[in-house]
This record gives sequence, C-alpha cells and structure tokens, in this order.
Amino acid sequence: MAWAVATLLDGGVDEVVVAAPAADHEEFARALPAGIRLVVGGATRTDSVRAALGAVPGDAGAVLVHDAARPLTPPDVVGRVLAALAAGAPAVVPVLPVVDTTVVVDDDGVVTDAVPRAPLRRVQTPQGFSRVVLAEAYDDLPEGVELTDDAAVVRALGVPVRTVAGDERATKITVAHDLALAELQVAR
Ligand SMILES: Nc1ccn([C@@H]2O[C@H](COP(=O)(O)OP(=O)(O)OP(=O)(O)O)[C@@H](O)[C@H]2O)c(=O)n1
Ligand SMILES: C[C@](O)(CO)[C@H](O)COP(=O)(O)O
Repeated sequence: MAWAVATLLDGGVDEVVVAAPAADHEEFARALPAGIRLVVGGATRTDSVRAALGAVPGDAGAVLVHDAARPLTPPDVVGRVLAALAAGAPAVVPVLPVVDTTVVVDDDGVVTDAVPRAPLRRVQTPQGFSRVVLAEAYDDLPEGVELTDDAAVVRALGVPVRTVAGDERATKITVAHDLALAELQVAR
C-alpha cells in the first residue's frame, strides 16, 4: 500500500485517500506518509471506491483510482494519465497490448473461437477521471452492481475513455508467479 501511494505522489498527485478495513487503519497510518486520509473500505472494490470518492475534496478537478495490488507501477504511468486529463480527456486508462493468442472456450474447455487480438488491450491502473464525471457515474450506478473497473462505470454513462501507454511493471499481483516477478523487480 505504501509503495502504491508513493507512486501516486511521485507521479504528481496532490492528495491521496486510502480505503482500508477499519481494523487495519492504525497499522496503515504507521506505514503511510503524513497527510494521507484513511477511510473505511467496503466488501468489494466498487464499495471501497465509493467510500474513498466520498472523501475527495469537492474542489478537486481530477481523481485517479489506483489498485494497491499494483504496487510497482512506475510514476511515469501516473504522469501520462495526469497529462491526458490536463489535455481535456474526461476519462483515461493505461493499457498494454494482448500478446497471446486469445480464444473463447465452451463449458468443457473446448476452443470455440479465436478473438482477433489486435484491438484488445489489458487495462491497468491508476485510471484517471474528471472528479465530477466519476462522482456522477458512481451516483448513477445501482447499488449491488459490480463492474470490474472504474472506466466501465463511466462508460455506462456514455463517457469516452481514452488510453495511454501502461507498463508491464504495473502488473496486478494476482497469482503466486506475479509475486515472484515483483520480488525480482524489487531486488533489482
Ligand atoms: N474490498 C476491496 C477489494 C479490492 N479493493 C482494491 O481492488 C484492488 C484489486 O483487488 P482484488 O480484486 O482483490 O484483486 P486481485 O487480488 O488481483 O484478485 P482477483 O483479480 O482474483 O479478483 C486491490 O488492490 C484494492 O486496491 C478494494 O479497494 N476493496
Ligand atoms: C481495476 C483493474 O485492476 C483493471 O484491470 C481490474 O479490473 C481489477 O480487477 P479485480 O478482479 O478487482 O482484481
């Protein structure tokens, strides 16, 4: 969490709000730099983003939403997202191409189709938004609806989402191998 926050600050973000379980706040406060606001997160990512968004100052022009599970994101990625927002984009996501052949399978695991991969992208965080647009999109999202990222929440409002280059180092640490790669990166 501390590394994810450091990336945001190093990349040019002014203020950070962290959503975390109430039981962890004391420990998080010790690990984070002074001035970081902590709010109680929810049971799902969507609930946690809602909670954090509620603590964002009303005069903030833009908001970035970042995953703690992407702790080694280089600050450059944050810079690219901020630059696209400053250039007028209402919503921005960092992306990478899909490098493997990508297929559809049926319930038995048999390949039924291959998806043309040229237009596909893997979406990372931090994702950037006009604060007003993101707040309106979350207000409009019915309770209980879970979308996998914040860009999907604003796209539901019809807002175009621009892309900037992501970075392999911003990968989401999801499976054990991701952790092994992250440890290598840190060791370097
Ligand atoms: N209740 C939750 C769950 C997740 N998150 C945020 O969402 C990110 C992604 O979390 P998660 O869905 O658990 O990611 P993975 O560990 O990659 O799990 P999976 O992709 O298998 O769902 C976390 O880093 C955290 O920042 C959150 O704020 N509140
Ligand atoms: C937001 C995200 O990291 C973009 O790729 C991703 O959708 C989070 O998914 P998760 O299933 O909550 O890990």
